[in-house]
Amino acid sequence: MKKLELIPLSGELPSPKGVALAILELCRRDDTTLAEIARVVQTDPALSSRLIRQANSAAQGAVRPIASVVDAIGRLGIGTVRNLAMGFSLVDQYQNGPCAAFDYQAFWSHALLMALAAQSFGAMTKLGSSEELFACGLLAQVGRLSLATVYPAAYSKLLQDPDAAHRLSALEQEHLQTDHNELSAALLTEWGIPSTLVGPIYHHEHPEASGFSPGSRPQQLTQLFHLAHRVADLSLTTDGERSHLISELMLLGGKIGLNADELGVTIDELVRHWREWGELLRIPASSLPPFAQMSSPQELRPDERSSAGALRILVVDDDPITLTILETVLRNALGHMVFSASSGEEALALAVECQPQIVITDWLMPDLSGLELTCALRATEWGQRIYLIMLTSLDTEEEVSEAFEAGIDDFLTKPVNARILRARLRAARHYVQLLDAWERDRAQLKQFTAELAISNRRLEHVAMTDLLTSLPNRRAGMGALERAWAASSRFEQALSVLVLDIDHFKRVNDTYGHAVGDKVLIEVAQQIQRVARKDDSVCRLGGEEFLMICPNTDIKAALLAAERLRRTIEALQINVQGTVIRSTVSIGVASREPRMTDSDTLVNAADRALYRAKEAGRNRSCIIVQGRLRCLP
Ligand SMILES: Nc1nc2c(ncn2[C@@H]2O[C@H](COP(=O)(O)OP(=O)(O)OP(=O)(O)O)[C@@H](O)[C@H]2O)c(=O)[nH]1
Repeated sequence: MKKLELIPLSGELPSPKGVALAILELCRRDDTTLAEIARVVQTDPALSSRLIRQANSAAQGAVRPIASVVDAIGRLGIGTVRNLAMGFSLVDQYQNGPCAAFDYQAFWSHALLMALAAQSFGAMTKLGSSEELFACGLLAQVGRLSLATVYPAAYSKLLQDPDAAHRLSALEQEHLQTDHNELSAALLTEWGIPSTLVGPIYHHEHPEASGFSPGSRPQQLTQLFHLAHRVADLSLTTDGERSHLISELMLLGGKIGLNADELGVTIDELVRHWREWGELLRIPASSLPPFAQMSSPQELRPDERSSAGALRILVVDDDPITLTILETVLRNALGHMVFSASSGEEALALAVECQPQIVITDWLMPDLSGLELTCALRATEWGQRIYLIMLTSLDTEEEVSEAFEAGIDDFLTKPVNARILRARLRAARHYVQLLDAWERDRAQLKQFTAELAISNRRLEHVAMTDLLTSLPNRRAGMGALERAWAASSRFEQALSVLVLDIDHFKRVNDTYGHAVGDKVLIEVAQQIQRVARKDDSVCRLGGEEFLMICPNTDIKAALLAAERLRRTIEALQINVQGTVIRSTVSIGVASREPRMTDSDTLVNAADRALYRAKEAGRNRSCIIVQGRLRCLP
């Protein structure tokens, strides 16, 4: 890593301004106090609120939320406040710029997601202070912004080179005599970030070339930044490009001890925080689909689906000869659809795409071994359905049992014997067929259950509904009355019922015909429904008779309700083909009394009152209380 003064640069580098610069200067002094820093921070409300937010997210689970700048600085520490202030200052200043091919917004969007990922992985692995890792993640690629600032035209041209995506650092060195990682590291050092973090940041794009000893803290931090960077790359990918990256993330996650499920939960949460922070910093944060969706295998096109009888088999071996033998036997001799991969990593990416039913994998391979591939596949829901055969020259009892424990279904010793391979495939085919049949049955059963539930609901509705008026029928009404009776007993509340009967309805039928009679019934039913309160239940008892159940209603209120109802029906004008028909109703009202034994006695009392209302001349509401008749009007 070079020092900044040794890097040849012909323009001005990005640098923090205003309050951030003042904080940087203050931090260079040994005697700076927290109170002094707080005073400077408080002059910038946006920075204050961002630091408070960051302190609160760092203090997750703490009893008391942090609300003041002083507390936030106390929680974060002066060094982290300085780094965050610098990061936020750069974000605000460099939202756009003169380098045409450099997408400033996408750059910050990526940096923000990387910052959040580094923070979150830091908290999980305890490899460093998560807030410090946030700031480092935000600035890890600041060298790229620097090159876009110092050499806008040349860098723009360089970014358009077709090779830029694969060998950006090399191109930068060729044309600009430095590269973005070198510049990032030099700037971060200049800004006071400790070398224990700068080293891993410098190497994070190519952790394998870091030279850090395996398992050491710098090496683990390099892996952490690498994973955070690749997670942030999700922000740059399109739907179609994601499957490779997702499988790579599953592998990288495994290296810091995260299985696929934990990684998924973490990434979903990161994306949520990313959007929230994006709003705060005015940085675009696209909406990525949930991890479960990104990691599930894509639908195969019809031409990719296996023809009848043929199986989709993925073969994995770093030895090209074994790979060719397997391909030849499986594809040419047995007619299967074969996908091949020469490494475990490639296999994992291919498996996401091609959904193999069977995977035949070598055990010993560089990078990702057959065992690791097995574990990675078994960690996913779809990978659990794959029939896995391990190819191995290791066949001691111990090794074989280790492989079975990792999740293989069968193993084959190398060199592969074509006859044995065929025999083993018969067992695999049997398993795949059983699984297919089981999945088909399960899908059918699911559909059948859903259809049954729908038709049951429909039947229930039909059985409980009066087809003419769409009101609940007598059966449903009696059920509702039972429930209302039980509730009134339980809560010792009043309960009243109204039995309504259309007056001289026979005449309507006789005069205008049955169809018109039906129309009158429908309109009267709708009117009753409209007048009823929310808690009342209305049903058609049959013919031209209706029941209204009024919970928590005493006799006085019930009689008033009956009168209101009677009057609105009296005023109702039913228009049938130009003729206006008017109807009236007689209503019998009864309320629950202590001597009543059940809901039938209540309805019978209302029936008797109705009979008396008819007798008394119709179009009126009557009650019988303690043997005495009272009618309105
Ligand atoms: N249109 C039609 N008429 C029905 C329906 N259900 C019952 N009815 C008729 O309703 C009439 C009821 O007549 P009655 O029981 O004599 O009573 P009313 O004419 O209303 O006389 P009061 O009740 O004494 O005022 C009968 O003619 C039944 O045929 C139906 O669904 N549609």
